[in-house]
Amino acid sequence: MSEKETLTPTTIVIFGATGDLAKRKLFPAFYNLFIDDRMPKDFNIIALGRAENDDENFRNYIKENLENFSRKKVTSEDWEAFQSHIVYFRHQLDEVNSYKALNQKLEDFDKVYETRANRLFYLSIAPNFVSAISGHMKNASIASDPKKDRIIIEKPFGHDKASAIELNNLLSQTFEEEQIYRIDHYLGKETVQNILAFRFGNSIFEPLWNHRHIESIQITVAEEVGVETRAAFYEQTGALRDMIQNHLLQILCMVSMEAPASLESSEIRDKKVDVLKSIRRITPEKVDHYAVRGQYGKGKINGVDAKAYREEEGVASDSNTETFAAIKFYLDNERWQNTPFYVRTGKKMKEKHSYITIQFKELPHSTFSDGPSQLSANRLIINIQPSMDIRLQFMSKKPGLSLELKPVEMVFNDFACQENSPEAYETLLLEALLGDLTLFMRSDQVEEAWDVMKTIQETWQSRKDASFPNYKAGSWGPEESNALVERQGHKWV
Ligand SMILES: NC(=O)C1=CN([C@@H]2O[C@H](COP(=O)(O)OP(=O)(O)OC[C@H]3O[C@@H](n4cnc5c(N)ncnc54)[C@H](OP(=O)(O)O)[C@@H]3O)[C@@H](O)[C@H]2O)C=CC1
Ligand SMILES: O=C1O[C@H](COP(=O)(O)O)[C@@H](O)[C@H](O)[C@H]1O
Repeated sequence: MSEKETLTPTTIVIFGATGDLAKRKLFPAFYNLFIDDRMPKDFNIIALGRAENDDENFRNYIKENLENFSRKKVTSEDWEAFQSHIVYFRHQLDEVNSYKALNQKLEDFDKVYETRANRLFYLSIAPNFVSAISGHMKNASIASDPKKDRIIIEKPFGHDKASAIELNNLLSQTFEEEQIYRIDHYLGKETVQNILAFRFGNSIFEPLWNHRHIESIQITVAEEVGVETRAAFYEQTGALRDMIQNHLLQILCMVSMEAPASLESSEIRDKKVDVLKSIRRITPEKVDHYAVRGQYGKGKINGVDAKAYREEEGVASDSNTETFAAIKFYLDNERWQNTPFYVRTGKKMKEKHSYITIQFKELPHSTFSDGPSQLSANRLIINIQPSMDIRLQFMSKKPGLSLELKPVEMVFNDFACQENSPEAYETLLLEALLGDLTLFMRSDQVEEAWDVMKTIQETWQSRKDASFPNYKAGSWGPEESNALVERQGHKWV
């Protein structure tokens, strides 16, 4: 059976359809799934917004944005077919009658499909609206069928552990856990998913994948962009909540988890929760030893002048929000005893580059006369973006009469078809339409991830006197982040 045949009629409701995420990611993803013939035969998208608008006007707005953000070219034939599935619906998040009217609209579509369709609700709005929307949905019986109705919630899920627990409790009054799709778009990226294929689809690496053979692991997610137009959101959030609590911890889980017995969603999610539970909790007095925060000042990126964070529109001139964070984690389990996991992320860094480095241990003894100094320990680099490849660095003989060695690299790059790889949101929306939860986060996963962050978050929040800015736009972050890894004789790769 093709995937399409498994997709029953579906009405998609986007809360916040006029927003940044919807225009840059969601509509382009639905459009690309549509032209790849991955959408259900019967589907409609109800786009919710507060302002007065009509279908034609809203569709034109979506078309303009598709031209900028769609992976595939927008042709008039495809657009004509797609646009008829979009309707604009004026809606107030806090008005009971708005939900009653929305329910009526959903029922009208069911009449057209001649069946009670699946309903997929995408909450593309700030996290503080989620609980109110969920309550109104319950009262208006909008998501009344647990087998057919699903809700997608964006990250960050809450702003700390207590609020995530509260939100989970509130959602559970309207939805069963199997209906809740907590999204982390990094889990939809080709190269992040490939970590599982690479680790568990081969027999040669897994025996080495532990503290006996691996010296340290680094995860870097560096961005060139700054806060852009999202200051209101980012000022309240910062790098720790925006990136580390979700994207970087999820990558860390994929790299370090035990082998799942199967690809069942519960099995994979259980293994990830085990990793999060094993992460050593940092005590308040040790925060500076394990974590570094930063905020960009003026600088140059690719030769172009870049503003300081505190000069960005909507940012307070004495803002304490971190735009960079680096943390050293330890996992207290058998596999990873004493192996440091260094993670870092930042905005306005030297270049956009996300990658994982697996640094293997040095040989205990060198056969070669010059000794270990001639040898570089093996290293595996998994490039997530923008390049998508896997590089294994090892020693080889220099061509010639003497037995001299040199480091070489073996590169796997199956992504020559990179431009044809689906965007993360395409993969995740298709999974949600199909009802597969594997790539989404379960309630205990998010709560545990917040628990990992707790002490650092509280310590940083309590200190209002951060000496910011402490890194130049266009650099690799504050000097202290080098000290974090150098203390143990390591270096950021
Ligand atoms: N943008 C991005 O790149 C990413 C965003 N996210 C997450 O996605 C979600 C949406 O983000 P984004 O699209 O950037 O957000 P936006 O700031 O663009 O807001 C989305 C929509 O929310 C509605 N809205 C805003 N304020 C209010 C209010 N006071 N009352 C009612 N409605 C309001 C607006 O719609 P209207 O005025 O029409 O009602 C707006 O279009 C957030 O949770 C964010 O964390 C996650 C990853 C990346
Ligand atoms: O979730 C977020 O991710 C983006 C980075 O995503 P990428 O796919 O471009 O790597 C980040 O810019 C944003 O601040 C954050 O909310």
